[in-house]
Amino acid sequence: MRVLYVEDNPVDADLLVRSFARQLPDVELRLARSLAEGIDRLGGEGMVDVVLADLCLPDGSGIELLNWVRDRRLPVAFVVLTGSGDQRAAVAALKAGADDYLVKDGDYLRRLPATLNAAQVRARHLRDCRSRPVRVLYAEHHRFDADLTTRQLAQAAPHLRLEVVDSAAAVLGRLPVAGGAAGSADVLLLDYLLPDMDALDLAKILRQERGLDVPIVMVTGQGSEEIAAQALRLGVTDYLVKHPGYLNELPLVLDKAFRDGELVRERAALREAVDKLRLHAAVVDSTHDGVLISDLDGNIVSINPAFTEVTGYAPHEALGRNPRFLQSGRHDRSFYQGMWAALLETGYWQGELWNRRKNGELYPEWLTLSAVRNEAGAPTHYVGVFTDISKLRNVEARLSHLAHHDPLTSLPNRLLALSRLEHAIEVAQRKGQRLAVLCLDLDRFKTVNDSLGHSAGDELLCEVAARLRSRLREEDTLGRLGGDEFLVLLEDLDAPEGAALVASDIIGALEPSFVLRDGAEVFMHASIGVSLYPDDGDDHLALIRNADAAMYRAKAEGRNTCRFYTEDLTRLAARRLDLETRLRRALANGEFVVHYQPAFSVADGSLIGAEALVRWQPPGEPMVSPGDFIPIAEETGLIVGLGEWVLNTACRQWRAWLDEGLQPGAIAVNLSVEQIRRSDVQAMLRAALEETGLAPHCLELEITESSLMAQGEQAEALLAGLKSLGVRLAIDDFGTGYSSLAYLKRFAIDKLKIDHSFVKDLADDRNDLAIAAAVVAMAQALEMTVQAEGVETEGQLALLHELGCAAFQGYLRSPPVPAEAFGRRFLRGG
Ligand SMILES: Nc1nc2c(ncn2[C@@H]2O[C@H](COP(=O)(O)O[C@H]3[C@@H](O)[C@H](n4cnc5c(=O)[nH]c(N)nc54)O[C@@H]3COP(=O)(O)O)[C@@H](O)[C@H]2O)c(=O)[nH]1
Repeated sequence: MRVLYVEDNPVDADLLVRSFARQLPDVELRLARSLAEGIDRLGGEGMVDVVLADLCLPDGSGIELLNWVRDRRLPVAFVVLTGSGDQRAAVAALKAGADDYLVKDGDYLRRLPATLNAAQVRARHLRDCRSRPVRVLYAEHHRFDADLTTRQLAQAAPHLRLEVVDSAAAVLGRLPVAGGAAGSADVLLLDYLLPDMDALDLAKILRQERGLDVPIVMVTGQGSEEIAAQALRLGVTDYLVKHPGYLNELPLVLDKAFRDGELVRERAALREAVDKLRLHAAVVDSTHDGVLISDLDGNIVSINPAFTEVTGYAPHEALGRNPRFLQSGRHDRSFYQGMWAALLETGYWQGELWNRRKNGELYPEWLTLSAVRNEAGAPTHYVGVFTDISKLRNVEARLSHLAHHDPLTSLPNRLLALSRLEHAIEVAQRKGQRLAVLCLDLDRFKTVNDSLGHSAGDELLCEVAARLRSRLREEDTLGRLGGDEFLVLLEDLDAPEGAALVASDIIGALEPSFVLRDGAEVFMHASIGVSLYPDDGDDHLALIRNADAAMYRAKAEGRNTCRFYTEDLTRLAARRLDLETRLRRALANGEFVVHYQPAFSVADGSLIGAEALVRWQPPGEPMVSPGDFIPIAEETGLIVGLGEWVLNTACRQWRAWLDEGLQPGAIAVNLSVEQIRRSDVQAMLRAALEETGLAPHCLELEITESSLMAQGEQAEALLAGLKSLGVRLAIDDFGTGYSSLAYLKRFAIDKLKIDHSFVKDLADDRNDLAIAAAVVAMAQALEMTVQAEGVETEGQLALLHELGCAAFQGYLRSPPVPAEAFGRRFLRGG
């Protein structure tokens, strides 16, 4: 840019020259110290882009220089410098054609580059407008007048380009049918008397029907005031009477009409721009995003209400300050340097930033910084728009907590516990340390859930979690894997004994009873399995699997205890898995058979019935004992289908023998606790009896006492439901569980079966004999029949006889045998 600076004050001139050198090093600056020197330089040294002139010069004024420039139509922008408070002079300068002015106040030098740029843009725009030809659509019916006017204007005002038409219809045909400007014409020149319509009617159509705002100049031979008034009312821009010499005035009138039209359009555009600005301001004021605008030095010049809402700083506390007063101290210098580098280089930066509110609280925000540029593309301001994302971060943190923690106990869930274990293994591997994984399962937790309800179960789990946590170090991990299963992770373990100590401490912690909110007292113990890294596995899955296997052994070996993982547990687990797979297949392939063990009257040895006992005969392999597969069938739920099959098979067999006229007595079928829990036993029985046609009194159901207790409150309803079908009920394995006759007397039990472990030592163990005697006596008092299991010797039978036991089964008379053998030996006397 080339600038001529006309200034007589040497101090001002010096300051400005230095400022230019600093801010606009590429500008070519020429100096003049007076009006005459200014004129001289403009005339002699060639053109400049901008003249910057002080208003008060020793030999004249800046306005005179402006007039000199404008008279010569020099293509330069003109900016005047005024003293502060000299507003009038500034306005006069603008009226005289200055493109802008600058008041010499405190920081005018800083604003100077932007002002010069804007003035240059404005001057260029005005020049463009002035150099463009003005298109005049001229409607004149008289050929002579048309030719005369055309010739006159071509000479006096060649920039006015006339297109002549001879009718109103031709005018209408050339103009758009609706809206705004007239397209191909800048001004309309209409003769009043047109052959098809007078100019007033034509103006009415153009303004009112078509809504065109093109300037209209009307000429008429009749100088009537009434027509003139009407024309102006209809929106005609100017009105000229064809008096002698009017053609000399016409160019000025047309030019003025054109400029007025431009002015009207500019004003409309300005109004539109102001409306737009108002709208933008309203948007900025009402947005929930904080907005701050700073100048190029970074001083805040504007903020919106959301800024105050988020930061807590009112406008008077923020304006004029550098936004660094919001800094949180969380980011280092290089962070801010990177941000500014991007903003200066690309005019844009976006990212997450931590700031500090007025109340001292730190918060995260998502900030977008943009440079605002003027028409010449130079930055004038920076705008920062930010969203307070603290709520979002809180929600994210809550979601992450939910995803990684058990909602009931707030302990780490399986996902987090396993990921901590994985990490702990990495650390142990690096540091050559040992760690222990403890899998802990509550013993008979289901009983609490089933008998006291799920909310009591939940309360108990929370209490257990709290007790476990209280026994662990801060750095130990306690997680809930699901249900009543917990995991403890002990890192940096000196020796395996450390894990044993923690396990026994945990078992001790669970020793005292839990008293729940409703006053119920519950005893809850745990079985714990321990695996060690690196001894028992080197990845998290192996360690969990092995600790789990050890935990199952702890359960199998009496519960409320702890077991360490050993190699043979792996083999056991593999065998169980294999058995489970084969079991599923066996049921589908019909590899099961039912054997029947006969039961007899102690008094006379006669057959009173039999117990149905299932056998698994895999093809080509030895028979598998129910003791091996029934527990797995129960765990996997296969017992439901298997038990139903046994029941149907036995009922069908009994019905067949009865139909033959034989006397097989009652058939006893075992009912497992899992069958009761997982299926509708009553419906299953009803269906079996209906389908086979066996009379209900011929069917006896054997339920262990512990199965019954596991039903809790529902035991009574369950037994009443079964009894309502007409079947008989027997308590199996009596003596091995709670052996509570007081408990059993509430139910309509028909028979007690004394477990063979009591029968075995009847002859040698006085205690067993005393217990058996008491059981028989009490059962008789409760009107229950007593049947002894596992009778193997005549001595045992004699003692049972003495005690008054009514029935027995056992190898003394027969093991369980296939149906064919049973029929032959005990029914047909073969
Ligand atoms: N839910 C179901 N459980 C069943 C079913 N079939 C069997 N079982 C249960 O499996 C366990 C083992 O049964 P099993 O190997 O058949 O053992 C039974 C008898 O064979 C055995 N018995 C009988 N007489 C003697 C004897 O004189 N000495 C001796 N050492 N053992 C003997 O006792 C078992 C009888 O069991 P129970 O009367 O049920 O307690 C066992 O728990 C079965 O209940 C089935 O279809 N469903």
